[in-house]
Amino acid sequence: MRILVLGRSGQVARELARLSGAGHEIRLMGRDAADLSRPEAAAEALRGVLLDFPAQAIINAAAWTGVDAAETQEAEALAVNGAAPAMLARIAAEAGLPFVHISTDYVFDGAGETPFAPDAPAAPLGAYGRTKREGEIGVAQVGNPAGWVVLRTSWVFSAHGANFVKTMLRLGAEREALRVVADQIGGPTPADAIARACMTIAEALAADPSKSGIHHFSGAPDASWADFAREIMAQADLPCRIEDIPSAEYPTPAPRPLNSRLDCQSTTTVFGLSRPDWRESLARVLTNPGARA
Ligand SMILES: NC(=O)C1=CN([C@@H]2O[C@H](COP(=O)(O)OP(=O)(O)OC[C@H]3O[C@@H](n4cnc5c(N)ncnc54)[C@H](OP(=O)(O)O)[C@@H]3O)[C@@H](O)[C@H]2O)C=CC1
Ligand SMILES: Cc1cn([C@H]2C[C@H](O)[C@@H](COP(=O)(O)OP(=O)(O)O[C@H]3O[C@@H](C)C(=O)[C@@H](O)[C@H]3O)O2)c(=O)[nH]c1=O
Repeated sequence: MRILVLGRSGQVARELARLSGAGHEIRLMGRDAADLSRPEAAAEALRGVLLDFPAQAIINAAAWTGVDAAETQEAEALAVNGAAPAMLARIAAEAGLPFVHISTDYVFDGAGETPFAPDAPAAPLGAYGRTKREGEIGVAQVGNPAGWVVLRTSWVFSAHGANFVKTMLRLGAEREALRVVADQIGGPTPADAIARACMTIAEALAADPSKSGIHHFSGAPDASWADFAREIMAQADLPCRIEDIPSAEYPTPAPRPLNSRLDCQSTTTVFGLSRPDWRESLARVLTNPGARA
């Protein structure tokens, strides 16, 4: 399938690029080619690319992902996470192409202990979550007849970019012990599995646009950040002790949801995708020299 991807150096964008050749032709558009903080100019650039690249679907793997920075730069984050996805959905609809957009567990308030279903009410706690929710609403409102999916995922990791695994590997090599929150629970999700899921979804939408909607995809089993950190140290053979702490003892500018569990059943039923075991993916990521760079 020929796919136009927004994003280039990001975790998921890089993994989508790696699918090129395996029966797919992937064209990436990074910030240099389409700056989503200026959605109108980006729209023009995108229309230009579609003239010479006959894409069969569009996947948006670009976003403002600075959770704390969004608290003080919400307008900038809103342009990229809120306005741009709606613009991309409109262009996809105009061109008759299925559109896959990625969103986050941070659209939920994290109340309770039950996994959030795709139709559970969103109530973001911080600016990043609010801007991502605006993007979801925009994409859904366009209602692209060629098919659209908002795929919510959580706690993304890979050997590249900024993520919790890389932070833990860096800190774990420097310190004897780390204090990590144990009351926030969610599903760590490997970026390569998200990339493959997006491709499967794009293909399914092309065949049957009625599969459109919001779906969830996260790694299993659910764990706390502290559990995740302990597994990283164990698999990386780092003698760094992880001490469980409550969120109150690790204050951050943006509050994080305590319950980030996502109910991924519809993704299995509709697209045949099951939750990847993040512990196995972590082992693969750790064999990549980029992970410790
Ligand atoms: N990281 C996480 O833990 C989670 C991420 N998600 C969602 O998954 C998706 C992918 O995230 P991830 O791969 O981690 O992202 P990264 O933070 O690794 O990369 C961000 C990507 O967004 C692009 N980007 C940022 N600002 C702009 C801009 N102004 N104009 C154009 N492109 C821009 C970057 O472009 P360039 O390549 O040019 O630098 C880069 O490709 C996002 O929608 C994110 O919200 C959901 C849950 C968890
Ligand atoms: C480094 C560190 C973090 N923490 C806590 C802070 C926070 O609650 C949790 C995770 O920290 P981070 O800042 O790495 O993760 P954060 O940026 O909140 O990650 C989020 O990113 C966005 C983009 C998403 O969409 C979410 O799904 C989620 O992955 O770990 C500790 O308790 N101890 C530590 O030493």
